[in-house]
Amino acid sequence: MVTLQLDRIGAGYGRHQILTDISSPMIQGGALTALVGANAAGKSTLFRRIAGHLRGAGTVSLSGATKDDLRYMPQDTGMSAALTVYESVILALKQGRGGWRLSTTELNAVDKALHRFGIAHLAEHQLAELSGGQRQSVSIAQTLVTQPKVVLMDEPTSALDLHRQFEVLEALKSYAQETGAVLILALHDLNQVMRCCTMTIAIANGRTLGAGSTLEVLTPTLIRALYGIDARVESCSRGCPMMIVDGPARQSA
Ligand SMILES: Nc1ncnc2c1ncn2[C@@H]1O[C@H](COP(=O)(O)OP(=O)(O)OP(=O)(O)O)[C@@H](O)[C@H]1O
Repeated sequence: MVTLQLDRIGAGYGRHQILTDISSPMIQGGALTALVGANAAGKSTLFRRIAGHLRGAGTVSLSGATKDDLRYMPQDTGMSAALTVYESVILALKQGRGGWRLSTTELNAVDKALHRFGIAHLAEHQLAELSGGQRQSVSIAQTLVTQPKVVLMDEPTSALDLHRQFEVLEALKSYAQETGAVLILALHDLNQVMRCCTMTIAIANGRTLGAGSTLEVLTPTLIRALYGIDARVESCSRGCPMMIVDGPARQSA
């Protein structure tokens, strides 16, 4: 089982300190974890710090995996190469592995990634011909084709329509369950977080505002502190918790 834990993480850019004290309980692999916070709260910065792209205080403890098993999918992956979808996923698989000959196992891994994320029908399409949502699905397939054990994804569903969001989040969930990997997703849609993510880390002002089981963290009080929004948690007709947003926070009388 893969686990990851953050202990008093700090990070910034030059003299501009963005994160000062981010900690989390032990994050268990096999399920999705959400990272939430307002715009510019430092979610991408935290991912860069965990991935080792930024230095800073504190400790990232990994067990059952090494830094080589970690993949970070940034928000804007920029796909300008003159490649087909199939070629781009092969390229992602082969990067850093040397040699271009593909084993049967590798071919199967490419096929599986294309099917898992619903883009097999786009295999022969050029990247430049894809819609924003299709590109995002390709980025996810590229990120997971090497079967990483630790995955950090920056807003992986931001370009997807409502139905595709469900499909992709379910596919990410099943990837986590099958591989025991730790998957941390920066998400803005709190209903998707409640539906799919077992744990949540909420950050504001460089610190952890809440971290633990999603339903315990995403309380109306925390939503108000994070976003300045009045909201309440109810259930959808299928029994899933969901957030009803009442509007910008009102001063209490
Ligand atoms: N390369 C950089 N150099 C200097 N400052 C940066 C850099 N990248 C981000 N920042 C600053 O760090 C702060 C946090 O940015 P970050 O991208 O981590 O936020 P975020 O929570 O991911 O935001 P969003 O939800 O808008 O994507 C912002 O004030 C931003 O201007």
